[in-house]
Amino acid sequence: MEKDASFLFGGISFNRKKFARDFDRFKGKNIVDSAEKLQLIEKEDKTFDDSLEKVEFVENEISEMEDETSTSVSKKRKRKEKGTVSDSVEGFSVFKSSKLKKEAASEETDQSVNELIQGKKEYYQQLERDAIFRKMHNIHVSGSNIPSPLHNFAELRSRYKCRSYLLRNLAKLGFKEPTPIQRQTIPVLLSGRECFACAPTGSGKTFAFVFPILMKLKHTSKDGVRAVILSPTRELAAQTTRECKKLARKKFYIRLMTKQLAKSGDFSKLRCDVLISTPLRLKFAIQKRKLDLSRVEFLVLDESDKLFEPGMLEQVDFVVKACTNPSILRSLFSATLPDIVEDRARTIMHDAVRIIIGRKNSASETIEQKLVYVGSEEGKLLALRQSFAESLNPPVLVFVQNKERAKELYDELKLEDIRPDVIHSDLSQIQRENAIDNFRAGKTWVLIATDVVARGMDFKGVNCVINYDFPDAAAAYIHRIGRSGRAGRSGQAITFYTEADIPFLRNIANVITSSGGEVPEWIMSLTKKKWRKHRPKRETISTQPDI
Ligand SMILES: Nc1ncnc2c1ncn2[C@@H]1O[C@H](COP(=O)(O)OP(=O)(O)OP(=O)(O)O)[C@@H](O)[C@H]1O
Repeated sequence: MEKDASFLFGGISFNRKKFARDFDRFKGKNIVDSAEKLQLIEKEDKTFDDSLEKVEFVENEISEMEDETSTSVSKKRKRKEKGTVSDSVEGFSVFKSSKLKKEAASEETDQSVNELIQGKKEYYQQLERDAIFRKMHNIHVSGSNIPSPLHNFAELRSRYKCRSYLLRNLAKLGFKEPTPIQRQTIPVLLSGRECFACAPTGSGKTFAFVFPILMKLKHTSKDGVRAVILSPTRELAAQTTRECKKLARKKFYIRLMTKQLAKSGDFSKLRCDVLISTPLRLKFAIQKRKLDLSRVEFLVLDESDKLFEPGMLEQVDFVVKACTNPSILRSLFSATLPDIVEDRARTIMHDAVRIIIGRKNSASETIEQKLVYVGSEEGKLLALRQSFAESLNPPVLVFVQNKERAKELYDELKLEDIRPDVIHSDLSQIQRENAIDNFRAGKTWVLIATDVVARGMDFKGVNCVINYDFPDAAAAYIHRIGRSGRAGRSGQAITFYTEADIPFLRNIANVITSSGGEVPEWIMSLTKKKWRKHRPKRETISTQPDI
């Protein structure tokens, strides 16, 4: 059936073809262009200098006002000494009292002017302190009246009266300091603002939205679902549910939207404070199980650029519309946040704060990134075996471009002494969960995967990510390699490329250089290619001769 030419998001209709073209153009857009980078740096430094300038200007203004006030006070004192002001001339009591009143009034005005000056002074000094602190932690913000960033977790109690059980659970997680994205996002969400947050992979975005939600919900309630977190994959939704429960520890009903629950859940009886789901399952539950989202106070779109991709966007739009609470707070999180997503999201958000950590859409700087030319497909298998023989440093994630190739590569490696496993969308839910659990537990050392686990999945201590097949877009590259080098740990990423991938090398090279990596000069001299989804037809992966 011919799809409609346009679709609605946030009540605004978008032309489907134009949206998909714009989206692809983003994928083709060099995530980071050196000239653009330079502009960005200049722009950011300028904003910072402007804000400092503004502070200095206002401080001068304040000191002028102080001078005027002190002069008028000293003049009055002199007049007083000469007895020409307050000592009354007999017989003019009516004037005297009015004069006294005037005196009292002007004393009061001086008092309130002083307080105003003092207040303004403190406000601008706080602005200056915040600007310096943000610069130190690479936090870039835009929007109005942005709350000060957290200096430490203790401020959760001193500034926001955080309940002790949450602080205890936080201590149990072993987090010593808030990460930059948490320092700024937590106060923004606690102050009732909507926000876009873009921070490198592995920088603690999950906690940045889970913690303030639990703080604001305060306690469990029979009022139905009050927070919804959307994830693009079931695996990520399951992982986020686990992270939520670690913090909430039985104080709230945290639910994962499983297939079973979506198909047969009776939500009128089910206690649920926080619901985590993929958009498809949630849309199904709303339509078929009459799930009521009218009391949702928080809607989080995690990996939001993925959720905004054509195909998933309509389901997200359906969920956004079902959350009818007028005071709902929506927030978007991702390591890659293209302008097109921000523009679309702004149509449904109000006065949102923009928080960027480091450079927008860049890879984590803790990952050592390498490009390896392998000539052809046979060369890839050789190179993979060679890198394992040289230094297999498990756990290792190996990404391929589709499930067929994942099965082929697994068949090639399953007899080798590297404890391989495979995960892709043809596996059952149980098989997928087992593959992830075994990898997390160290029972398997090499996990061959499609992009189903490229985003958000937090595998502790993945030392190395190998892009066996070249990623289909710069954003996919950033998210894939971001499975390593998490929470400040170092990681390694090796990307194989063949002749077919050379036209797309420059885009990846820009991401590598913008996160501090080195790339051979000849690659940097390549022309940048307008990037569509780069998934060339590749020969099968097999050492068996074609018969
Ligand atoms: N303040 C903190 N201190 C130390 N570790 C933290 C802190 N916050 C989160 N972490 C840990 O950092 C790791 C990465 O966190 P998380 O998965 O939220 O990253 P992310 O930014 O969402 O990554 P991605 O972009 O890949 O989704 C997790 O293991 C988490 O437990």
